[in-house]
Order: sequence, then structure tokens, then C-alpha cells
Amino acid sequence: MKTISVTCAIIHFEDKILAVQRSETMKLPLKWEFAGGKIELGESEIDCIRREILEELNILIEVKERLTPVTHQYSDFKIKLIPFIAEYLSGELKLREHCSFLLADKDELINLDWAEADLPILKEFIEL
Ligand SMILES: Nc1nc2c([nH]c(=O)n2[C@@H]2O[C@H](COP(=O)(O)OP(=O)(O)OP(=O)(O)O)[C@@H](O)[C@H]2O)c(=O)[nH]1
Repeated sequence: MKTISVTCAIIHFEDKILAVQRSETMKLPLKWEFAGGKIELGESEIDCIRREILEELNILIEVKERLTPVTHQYSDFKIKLIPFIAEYLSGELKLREHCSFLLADKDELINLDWAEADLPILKEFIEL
């Protein structure tokens, strides 16, 4: 099965972290994730995450650090999820695809119903 490469961003808004909830019509409905999306042909990981965040959330971010990518097999597809830590720079946050968002303390994140591929990323981030 083909592996899709997806970037995602753990975005700091001062001392809070942004999590977003997938809408009912998306794959993995109502799961929580870090915003991001598929890498396009010829696109760098960093360009991808900046583009996806602008498209999905209408904001600009500064990418700070790359965490460890996770490969995960869902029942019908396989992904390589590449996480970045980032900081909010500018723009008014608007949800263009997701149904809700949360600005949470780092230690509250674990209580959400995450997309499975995000769990090792969350663990690495919480232990930083
Ligand atoms: N953006 C993002 N996608 C994630 C995360 N974790 C995770 O399993 N994914 C999966 O990665 C896939 C690609 O992300 P996407 O946001 O571009 O996907 P999409 O809904 O547009 O996919 P589709 O157009 O095929 O329905 C999705 O199926 C999504 O479920 C995450 O933290 N962030």
C-alpha cells in the first residue's frame, strides 16, 4: 500500500498549544490532530507545513523544530506523519476545514481523542 507523507504543526500561541478537530465529513471524523496536510509533488516539508497552515487556518507560523516522523498503518491507508513545532506569527485564526479548535495547556492535550498516528508525536512533545 502506498504511504502518504503528511506534515503537521504543533503551534504555540504564547503558552497554549493549538489542536484542531476533524469534521464529520473528513477521513477520521471528529478525531483531534495537529493541523497540516499532504506534501505535494516537489514540495519541501517546510513549504508544505507553511502552506497547509495558511490554507486551513489563515495564519502564518514560524517553524522552530522538526520532531520524529511517525509511520502509521490505518485500516485503509498508511501515512508518514512529519511533525514540526511552530509559533504563531500573524493572521486571524479561521477554521476552513476543521469543525473546532482548542488552545490547550500542554498537559491537557492527552485528554483529547487523537488520530492514532499522532499519539507517539504527542508523547515525544510532552516529554520535551
Ligand atoms: N493534517 C493532519 N493529518 C493527519 C494527522 N494525523 C493523521 O492521522 N492524519 C491523516 O493524514 C491524512 C492527510 O491529511 P489531509 O488533512 O491532507 O487529508 P484530507 O482530509 O484532505 O484527506 P482526503 O482529501 O484524502 O480526505 C488524513 O487522512 C488524516 O486523517 C495530523 O495530525 N494532521
